[in-house]
Amino acid sequence: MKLRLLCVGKLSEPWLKAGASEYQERIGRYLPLTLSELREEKGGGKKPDARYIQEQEGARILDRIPPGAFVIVLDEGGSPFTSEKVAGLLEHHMVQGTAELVMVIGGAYGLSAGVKKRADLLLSLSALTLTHQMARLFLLEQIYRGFTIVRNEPYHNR
Ligand SMILES: C[S@@+](CC[C@H](N)C(=O)[O-])C[C@H]1O[C@@H](n2cnc3c(N)ncnc32)[C@H](O)[C@@H]1O
Repeated sequence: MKLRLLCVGKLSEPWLKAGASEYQERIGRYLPLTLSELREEKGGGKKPDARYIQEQEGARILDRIPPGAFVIVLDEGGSPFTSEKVAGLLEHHMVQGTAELVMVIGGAYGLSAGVKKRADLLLSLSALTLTHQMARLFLLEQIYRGFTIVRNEPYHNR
């Protein structure tokens, strides 16, 4: 199985870049991971048109989803997950032979209705709203944690 992360926007802070690249490297020990940063739509003006921004970014996201992929869209209003449930999800798709698992993180204005509609699963990391940059780091850590749970390796400590 291949894992592909589609993230709107870049990481601006060095500490976020360091954390994300650490967990990307760790996840890469379990399966091939690619992470694509998609261009953020410029808000412009004093009152950005959130809907327009979501639609523009949404088109870029949908364009990058390969046909047949299982798509998990990260959304605070999605289904609440525990780390064990993330592990179960990863294991399920590896055992089922899913060719490509795609995970999507939206930009500062969130995701279009079209992207949410394409989701096979809407996943919430927490009921709190995270910045898209923080959501990326949290997601990467939870994916890594999930693999250590699947493999029964020391990290989760439960
Ligand atoms: C700043 S948030 C967007 C907030 C926007 N107001 C909305 O309604 O979605 C940017 C992105 O980070 C991800 N995100 C933020 N908090 C999250 C959470 N608690 N669970 C899952 N994803 C989250 C989502 O992909 C979201 O589109």
